Amino acid sequence: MPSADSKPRTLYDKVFDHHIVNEQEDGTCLLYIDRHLVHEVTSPQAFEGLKNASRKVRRPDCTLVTVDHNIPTSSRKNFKNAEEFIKENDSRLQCTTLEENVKDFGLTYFGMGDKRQGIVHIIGPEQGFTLPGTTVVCGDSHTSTHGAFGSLAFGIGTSEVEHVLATQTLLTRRSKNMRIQVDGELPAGVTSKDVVLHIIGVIGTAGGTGAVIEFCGSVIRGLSMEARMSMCNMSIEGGARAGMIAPDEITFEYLKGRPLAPKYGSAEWNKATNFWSTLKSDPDAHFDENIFLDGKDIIPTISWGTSPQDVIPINGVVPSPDDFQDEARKLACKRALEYMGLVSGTPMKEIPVDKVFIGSCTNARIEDLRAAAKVVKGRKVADNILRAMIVPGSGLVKEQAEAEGLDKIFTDSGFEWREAGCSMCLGMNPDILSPKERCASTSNRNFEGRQGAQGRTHLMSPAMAATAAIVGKLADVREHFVPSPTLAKTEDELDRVLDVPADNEPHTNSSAGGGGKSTGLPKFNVLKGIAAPLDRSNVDTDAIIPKQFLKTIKRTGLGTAAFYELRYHPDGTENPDFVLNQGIYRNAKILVVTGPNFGCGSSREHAPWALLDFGIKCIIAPSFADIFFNNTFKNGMLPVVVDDEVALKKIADEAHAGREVEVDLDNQEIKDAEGNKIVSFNVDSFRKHCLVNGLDDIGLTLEMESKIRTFEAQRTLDTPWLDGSGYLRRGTRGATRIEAAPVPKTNRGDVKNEPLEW
Ligand SMILES: CC(C)[C@H](C(=O)O)[C@@H](O)C(=O)O
Ligand code: SF4
Repeated sequence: MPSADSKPRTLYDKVFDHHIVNEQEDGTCLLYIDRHLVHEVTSPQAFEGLKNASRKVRRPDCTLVTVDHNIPTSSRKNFKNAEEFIKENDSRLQCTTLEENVKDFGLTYFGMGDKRQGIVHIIGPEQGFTLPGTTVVCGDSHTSTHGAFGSLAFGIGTSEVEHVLATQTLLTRRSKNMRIQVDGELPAGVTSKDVVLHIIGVIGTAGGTGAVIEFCGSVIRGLSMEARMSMCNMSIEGGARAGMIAPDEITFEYLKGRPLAPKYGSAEWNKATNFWSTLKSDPDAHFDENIFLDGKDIIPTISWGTSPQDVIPINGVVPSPDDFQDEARKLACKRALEYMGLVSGTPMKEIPVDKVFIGSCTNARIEDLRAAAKVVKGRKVADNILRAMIVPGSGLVKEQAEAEGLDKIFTDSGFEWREAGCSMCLGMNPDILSPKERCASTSNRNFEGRQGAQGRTHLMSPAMAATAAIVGKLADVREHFVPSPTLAKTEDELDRVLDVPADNEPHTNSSAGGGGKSTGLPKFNVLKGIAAPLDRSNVDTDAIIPKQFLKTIKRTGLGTAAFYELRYHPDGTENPDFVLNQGIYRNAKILVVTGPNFGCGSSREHAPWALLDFGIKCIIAPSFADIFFNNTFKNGMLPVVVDDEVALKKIADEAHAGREVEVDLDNQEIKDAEGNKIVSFNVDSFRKHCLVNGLDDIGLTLEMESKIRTFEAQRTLDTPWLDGSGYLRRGTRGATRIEAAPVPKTNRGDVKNEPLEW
């Protein structure tokens, strides 16, 4: 829709503006959400909240549910139901709880017996559930993946999942616009994964904080949809709220024939593609930040350390702390080298690997598997490799790969061929690394303990991981299996190895019930107490609460697990060096973090829950990752940004000295124990209002019912293909038949009153 003043706008501005239900004076916007993906880990507490307040799911027709994180990836030949199949108690409970919720709320669910099941970020696009120009959310940070379609897609915490389920909207604020333009051409052997790893190396894991990145330039335009998804997927590792790519013919081509996309060739398809074609940044649109890169400067890139910004070209050597100017980075490098068991100066190509994992929402699509298969075909996994796994991103990817004979190529060369799921990307299921094992992985995070306690992860592209499996060491795909650029004869051949391009009545539950103001949260006015100092940068949510504690279906009881790997030795005894194990800090109410980007990584709301349960209600830091920052407010906690180095040092000094610190939200000041002001701080007025009055925002949003209804009526007129797509009741492979919500009318062609067969 054109803006009132027709000021040039970015792609992000356009999609954002198109979804505003209400805008407050302080910039807080109520945004309509078109697509909500749900998985087992971040939803149980949200459904519990709905039940407690007698609320319904407002738009079952815009909600799609699956299981992915916890499930085993072993053969499902004898699969009967999740109850019997999942052996681990907590994982089973989380999956069966989801199945109960799906039944209770009448949602569409792709369970383990359905070949459409897979990683949320793989199945959304695959089904055409993800469409250009939409807003897409999920209780999962890698929701950014869907931005490849020109949708505004971002991860949310569990409280926000509950908010979207109840209201189909989200309270949010505008982000900044950041443009990353990659021009020229990529050299042979370089894939979109290398491009995005390279970008994160350039901007850092906090580089995109507060911004939505638009990726553009000839290199991006030349990428396939799957390659674009790998890039947008990792925009979260660059700290951004979301990544976006303007839709084009490649996007439309991908969407043709997808079950939940408008029917190709229909009037609706034509209307949709006309609209989608308008989704691009205006020539003079303003970007707050611009990064320009040349494709020819990018070579196969891998990670060496414990942060996704710790990347290096494969022909480089392990860096040394002296390579960094900044003291915090020097320290982080030293610690990462110790953790990774690496010695500065060692050529990356001399580092032997123990395990290989080809999977995850970054790189488990059919093109990824084709690229890996091309490398391993006719070759054997090296003898030193203990385990090499291929985990397709969905049952449909698996089926397609099998139809192409890829499974056979992999198993012949010594790989395991698994069932779809998140698997060793985060190891919530049995697929984990043993301590000190080194893994060549196509996933997106290399945090400490990510793939298993003390496991060592190197991130890379599928072609590079496949090469590592064959060589037994980190290796350069170009030296082994791809003709060098000068010798390259057929572009086609390279393209195959690499991911180069090649009804008017929506089904709503608007009488959501249980409306009215909810005052469920304790009020936050003034907090005075011991502040624990934490001198670290880029503290990720995997460190605040490791994966094994995400299996709970409750919000409480996580205090003992906060900072688990840092607080306890492997034998379970306390680490006396960690601040929260020391004397008065055991009773800390405030955490003072001196390094930037606190709470980066995953969207797990378990991180603020764990801190709160420990007793910490306020975190002071120079900067925060966006999702963590939002999640704290939803729990009545206050994150305070203090980017003035002198003031932050003063607060940290008070903390180190064991003196109390006072956080006065009413006056927006931090004071010392005597009540002397150290510094003032900013906080959004709406958020402050909710904190000081103990308001939970679902109740507030439900008061906007008539605005939401008006928005929905207009959406039905403008973009009818977003209402009630044809979900069908069905189960395959003898699965428990979870009944999908019947949709009253389909929105495609002239088929009325019954869902399409798909
Ligand atoms: C479990 C979920 C909250 C988490 C995320 O948000 O990213 C997970 O997918 C991850 O990759 O760590
Ligand atoms: S990043 Fe890993 S754990 Fe998270 S959704 Fe993707 S595959 Fe699953």
